[in-house]
Amino acid sequence: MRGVWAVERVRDAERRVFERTPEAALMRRAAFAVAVRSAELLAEQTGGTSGRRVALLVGAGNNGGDALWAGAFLRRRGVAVTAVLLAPDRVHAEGLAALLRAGGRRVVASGDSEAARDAVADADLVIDGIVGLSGRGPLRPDAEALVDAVTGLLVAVDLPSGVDPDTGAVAGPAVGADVTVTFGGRKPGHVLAEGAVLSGAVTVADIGLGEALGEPDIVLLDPADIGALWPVPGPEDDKYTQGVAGVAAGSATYPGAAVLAAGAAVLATSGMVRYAGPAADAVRTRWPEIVATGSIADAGRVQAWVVGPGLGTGAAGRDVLAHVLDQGVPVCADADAINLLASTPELWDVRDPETPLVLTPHDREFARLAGEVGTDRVAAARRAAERYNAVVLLKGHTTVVAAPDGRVLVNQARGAWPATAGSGDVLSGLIGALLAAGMDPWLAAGCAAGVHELAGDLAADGAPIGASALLRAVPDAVRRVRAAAAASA
Ligand SMILES: NC(=O)C1=CN([C@@H]2O[C@H](COP(=O)(O)OP(=O)(O)OC[C@H]3O[C@@H](n4cnc5c(N)ncnc54)[C@H](O)[C@@H]3O)[C@@H](O)[C@H]2O)[C@@H](O)CC1
Ligand SMILES: [K+]
Repeated sequence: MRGVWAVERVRDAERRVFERTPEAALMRRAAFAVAVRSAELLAEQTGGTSGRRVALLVGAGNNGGDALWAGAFLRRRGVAVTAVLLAPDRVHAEGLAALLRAGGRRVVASGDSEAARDAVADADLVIDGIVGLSGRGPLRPDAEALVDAVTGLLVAVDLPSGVDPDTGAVAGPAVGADVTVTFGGRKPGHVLAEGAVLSGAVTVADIGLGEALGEPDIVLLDPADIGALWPVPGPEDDKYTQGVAGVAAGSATYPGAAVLAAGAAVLATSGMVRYAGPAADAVRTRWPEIVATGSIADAGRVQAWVVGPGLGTGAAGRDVLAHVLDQGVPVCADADAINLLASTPELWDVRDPETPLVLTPHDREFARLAGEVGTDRVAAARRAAERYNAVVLLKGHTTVVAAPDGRVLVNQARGAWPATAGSGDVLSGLIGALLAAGMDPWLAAGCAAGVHELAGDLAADGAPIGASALLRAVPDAVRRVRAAAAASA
């Protein structure tokens, strides 16, 4: 698991480290890491470093200071370095002096805009030191014009400028980096919203913040983590001991949601799946291994329920949801189950609040249930998780999973192919199967999100797919995460 630390936590850690390490030493470590990564990229992409051109976009603070020191280090490798100063009055003086001592050049963006533009446009690699952790709002117009002129590689210092450090949101022009070199640990801006894409490949440099950082605020589940957690039957297991998942979804008119959710439960684990609802014939035809019945009352015993996809929001759907919530087993409530919980608050009274519940809203469902998501998706999910004493999986390019005790994990998407009709039905089926296997509901939601996203990516392989193709790729995705776990064991 990789950690992500809120900006304020990083600042606290820095303050503690400053008590024994001078700020300038920390900055040089940070800048050295930027220089090393930039030199690597230059060597990879242009075949060397000597004689290559690097431009530094230098803002008003320490982020610009990092860029200037990185430029000074790159000079030692024979790189021609030009600093473009966006705020010459507030430039980091020691950093600039170091660069000039090392033989770097400087231009003032507002003073000689043509030379500034040329330096950026001609550079093999541009280092973005416009703003870092103190950045607020989008790029200013002068910075935007220079960023637009970049033709070479772009390395962001700490965070792409224009990305909100705490939420990853952008409110206008922002840097899109090939690589971001950050310090101590990832920040939310690297993994959330647009920031996850604009950061490019993130390198975390150790500058000695180490233990001062403490426990992360957010974790990222890697394929190896998911593979290690995925339920695997042992020699003593039979179909019941691995957990029976129940699926209450679909309707006679819309059987597809039921077929997809129930199919995902079949492929996720090797236990047993029961289905109850009006799509029993369609489910049985597609998945003969499922024990399907028309009525929820006849469903039989299960260890977890998936309820909601294609359920409808009428009286019949409400009765099914009430029945499921009353069973005292973990529930994954998706789609219409969420809409029903939003429109009929009495349904909450049926639920034993100690029984695990996973809610899987997209933004519109979330808004119905708990108000607008807003720009801080982690805060929104955390709030809803606490309010409903439920795990809340907020869907998006980056999926956020919050537990009622405040734990948050995010799953980063490789691409957007899984955003297709029926995809959510598959996700809820995966979660239900993992809940039935007895997994911690927060991890169940996170692992399911990871495998779901990987299955979408594998199935798509560069072309659009439907949810059925995503579903068919689930076994391959499970194989891959298990192989990753075996490789890292
Ligand atoms: N404090 C530390 O210990 C270390 C800090 N480091 C660097 O220092 C950075 C933080 O530096 P600072 O706190 O000085 O601040 P920044 O360099 O992030 O920002 C500087 C100033 O830019 C202005 N600004 C804010 N938003 C802007 C926008 N959209 N466009 C233009 N200007 C804007 C603000 O006046 C802000 O104070 C980190 O991101 C990291 O790069 C590293 O050197 C490692 C050590
Ligand atoms: K930056």
